[in-house]
Amino acid sequence: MRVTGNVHNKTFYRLFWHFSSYFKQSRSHSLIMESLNEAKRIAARRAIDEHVEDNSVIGIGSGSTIVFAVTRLAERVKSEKLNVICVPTSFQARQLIIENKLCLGDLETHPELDCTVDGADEVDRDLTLIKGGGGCLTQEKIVASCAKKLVIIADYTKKSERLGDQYKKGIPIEVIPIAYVPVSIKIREHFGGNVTLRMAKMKAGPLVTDNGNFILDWNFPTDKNLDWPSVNETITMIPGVVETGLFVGMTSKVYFGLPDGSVKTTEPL
Ligand SMILES: O=C[C@H](O)[C@H](O)[C@H](O)COP(=O)(O)O
Repeated sequence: MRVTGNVHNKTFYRLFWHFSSYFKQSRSHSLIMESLNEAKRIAARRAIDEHVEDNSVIGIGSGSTIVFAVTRLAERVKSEKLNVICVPTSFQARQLIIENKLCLGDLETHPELDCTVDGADEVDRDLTLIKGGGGCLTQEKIVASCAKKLVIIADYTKKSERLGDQYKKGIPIEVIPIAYVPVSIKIREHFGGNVTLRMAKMKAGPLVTDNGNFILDWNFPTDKNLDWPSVNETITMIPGVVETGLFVGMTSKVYFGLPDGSVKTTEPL
């Protein structure tokens, strides 16, 4: 009887320890998520308040941070009765614009935009960006290239000195499906590092972009001092490459939401 009691006690304490450490971990995970979401929200809000005015055409980026920007934009359009046309950079952005009852435009009717607001996976000291972590980069780059300003909104984890310091998943490159192997080989031979085909989640096989293409993630060598403008140009010239997630010399201003509730802005030198 005694032995059985001890066994039960031990099992009980083991289970108790297991569940309490699980709850502690999930509690700290949700605190981090809350802090990141709050940082995204305040950055998005400031950017929308400072860059959107009546009668403007705004490019709407993709990702999780842009959701906060669209929410704020919808609030302002409603309360201030603004006339704003929104040009999406992805299927997700299009849905956000429609769900928030904003006015949907496109590049055929509005080939010149006042501003594009978008997120980023990493922003280095020169305001060179890595984008495409969520599979959207080509339409983002096209829309940004048509805008007078590209305004980036991000939480504090996206800020880095050099690309690759924070974002470890590599540089996304959108490719025509039949070309993914030769493009991977050429990038590896030219620059080194590792290139992987991005696989879909909840679907067998590769991820397919909004444009019907594949994404390669290039984990570039971090021990070399890569010159991003020339890297971008070289990769873009490889037949089969549609676009890279490297945004060089395009950023007008970055809004970083910080953990203390403030927003730090950075502009090109
Ligand atoms: O493919 C996704 C886009 O480039 C996003 O703008 C980028 O990944 C940042 O997304 P998030 O705001 O979710 O960090």
